[in-house]
Amino acid sequence: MKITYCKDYQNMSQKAAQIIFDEVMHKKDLLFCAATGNSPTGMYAEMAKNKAAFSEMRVVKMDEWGIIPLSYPDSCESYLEKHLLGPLEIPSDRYTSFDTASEKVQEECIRMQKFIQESGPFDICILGLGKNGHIAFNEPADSLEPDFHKAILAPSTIQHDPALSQGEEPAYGLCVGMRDILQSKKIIFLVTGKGKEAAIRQIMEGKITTQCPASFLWLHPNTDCLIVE
Ligand SMILES: O=C1O[C@H](COP(=O)(O)O)[C@@H](O)[C@H](O)[C@H]1O
Repeated sequence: MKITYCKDYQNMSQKAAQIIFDEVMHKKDLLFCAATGNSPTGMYAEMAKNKAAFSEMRVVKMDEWGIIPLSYPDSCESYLEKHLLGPLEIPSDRYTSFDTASEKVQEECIRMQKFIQESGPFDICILGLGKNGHIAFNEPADSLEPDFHKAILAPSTIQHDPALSQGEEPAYGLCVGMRDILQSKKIIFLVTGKGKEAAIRQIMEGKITTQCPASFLWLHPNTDCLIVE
């Protein structure tokens, strides 16, 4: 993992977007696995300044909250529409998504895994860091899931979106698994935001542990980790 310290969020966003511009020059129809949250928002805005570069890029939604409708403004779907798909004018035939309604969970996980097997690996995977060291919704645990799966969310993840704690079911999410993250040709790991100091310290120890899923990025040969100082 190559670590680059950035002087501020804007600087991180610009550097990350530049990496993506360089990649899309070589492969216009690259398969892009898109994270949501605050970390990539500035990078998507930078990408939108040169949207012509993305006229063939294909996008896959990385994760989604399980107990809020896709139409809800805080869903990952709405976020991607607002910050990535809309501004870059990515049409629906170049966007692969999934529904998290409870009766569909099993079939959606199977469908997404089949899609990744047939169309993958991802050319670029964007990741943010959870306060507890998670990536996507791969939460700290004794073992990690390789495939696209339903994940029971940790309390710190649920608190990320207060609407989630109002649900009656245990909050869950659907997300891409660790194998497909680690098989991505390139990973851009954006580390910014309050409350992540302990997770950053754990990553920087350089040890691999399922209790800090982000630590597995040390095993990946082409990860750019951009950290706001
Ligand atoms: O819970 C989550 O948090 C991380 C980080 O979010 P951010 O708002 O600080 O960028 C996010 O990358 C992840 O997808 C989500 O599960």
